[in-house]
Amino acid sequence: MHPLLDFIHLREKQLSARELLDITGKLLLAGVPASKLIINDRVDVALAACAAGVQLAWHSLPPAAARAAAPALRLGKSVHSVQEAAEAGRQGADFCLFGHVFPSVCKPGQQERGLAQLADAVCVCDIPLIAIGGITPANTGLVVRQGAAGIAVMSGICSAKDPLAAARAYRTAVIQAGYKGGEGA
Ligand SMILES: Cc1nc(C(=O)O)sc1CCOP(=O)(O)O
Repeated sequence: MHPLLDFIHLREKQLSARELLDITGKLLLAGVPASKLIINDRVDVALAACAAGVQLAWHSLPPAAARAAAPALRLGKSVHSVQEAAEAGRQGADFCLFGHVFPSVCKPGQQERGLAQLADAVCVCDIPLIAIGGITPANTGLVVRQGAAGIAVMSGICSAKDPLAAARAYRTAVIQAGYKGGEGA
């Protein structure tokens, strides 16, 4: 039996460390396992919350510095080009998020990378590459078939009338595309 979600990313850029820690506490109390929690940007909060990992942006600690500070955390790197995808593993990341693949309401006015760049990024990336940006249940199969190790979704689940049903629809699409489980979704 597949779990519905492999990881939950907490991404609230405007909040303080203390506010983020309060939210992680609520998530843990609500039954989210710490082993599924990835904190955006903040190595300190990830450590304090005993989260599984941290998602590093261009402005975050570089992966090597994050690794030195927190050897046990899983390190995700956000990448936006084929070259960055090639470098993420060498920099010490455990996985990367590549995007945005399709036009995304969360990235208004920015040019999407598209499926061809996603495929190229997968080819040069030596760590699992998770696709993000504009992913819907309908286009999930296209993404997985380019070799992405998983998908990451914001509005398709968080803005859905029924987020649980939406997450199920994504999981079904991922499995139907032949994904065997493990890294993403
Ligand atoms: C948070 C984020 N990062 C991206 C990147 O390209 O790095 S795209 C993105 C937004 C994803 O939202 P949605 O699933 O609603 O398109």
